Amino acid sequence: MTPATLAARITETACVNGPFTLPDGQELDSYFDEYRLACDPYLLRDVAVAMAALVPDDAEALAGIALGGVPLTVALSAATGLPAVFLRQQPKRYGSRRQIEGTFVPGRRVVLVDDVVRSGGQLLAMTGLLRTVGAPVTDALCVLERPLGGRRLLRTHGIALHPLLTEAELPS
Ligand SMILES: O=P(O)(O)OC[C@H]1O[C@H](OP(=O)(O)OP(=O)(O)O)[C@H](O)[C@@H]1O
Ligand SMILES: O=C(O)c1cc(=O)[nH]c(=O)[nH]1
Repeated sequence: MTPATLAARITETACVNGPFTLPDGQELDSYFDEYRLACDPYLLRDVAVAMAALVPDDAEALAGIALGGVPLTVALSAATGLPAVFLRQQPKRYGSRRQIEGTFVPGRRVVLVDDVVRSGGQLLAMTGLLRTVGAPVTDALCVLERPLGGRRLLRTHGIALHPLLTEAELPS
């Protein structure tokens, strides 16, 4: 499948009309809904296969950011054979009490995975979490990059962003 065909399928399935209110109160008229992508098994598989080509050769694990990054990471783990971890926004308040669930990551080169990047704040926060436990993080993957400064912010913290698509590549 060509990149343009995949972009068209993603747009048709997962780019929907809002309103969608962001945490800062900003309202979007249309937005990328990762869950519409993730609940289509064929599209999720094809996206994961395309994203597998973006994973650096030296990656040792994938880290999906809850919630949108989790189904993507499961699919990408299956496509690459790399083990996965799942990053909660907050540590679980009972049971494991963990914020990082899944494979053991200290000392392993972990690649972050999320659905959409806007400011880069979410990826940066989760980079901090992984680095705190001794996992080197230098790369992050996403399905869609919005041109809102995330790439620049991440670069200043030593993280290269690898999007499957940029906003400009979405068919209108
Ligand atoms: O680059 P940023 O400005 O940080 O924005 C991107 C973040 O926002 C979205 O998460 P959302 O809050 O919608 O959570 P969800 O994954 O639980 O749906 C998205 O999944 C990213 O994690
Ligand atoms: O920019 C988007 O499309 C977008 C932002 C966000 O925070 N969540 C989402 O699902 N889409």
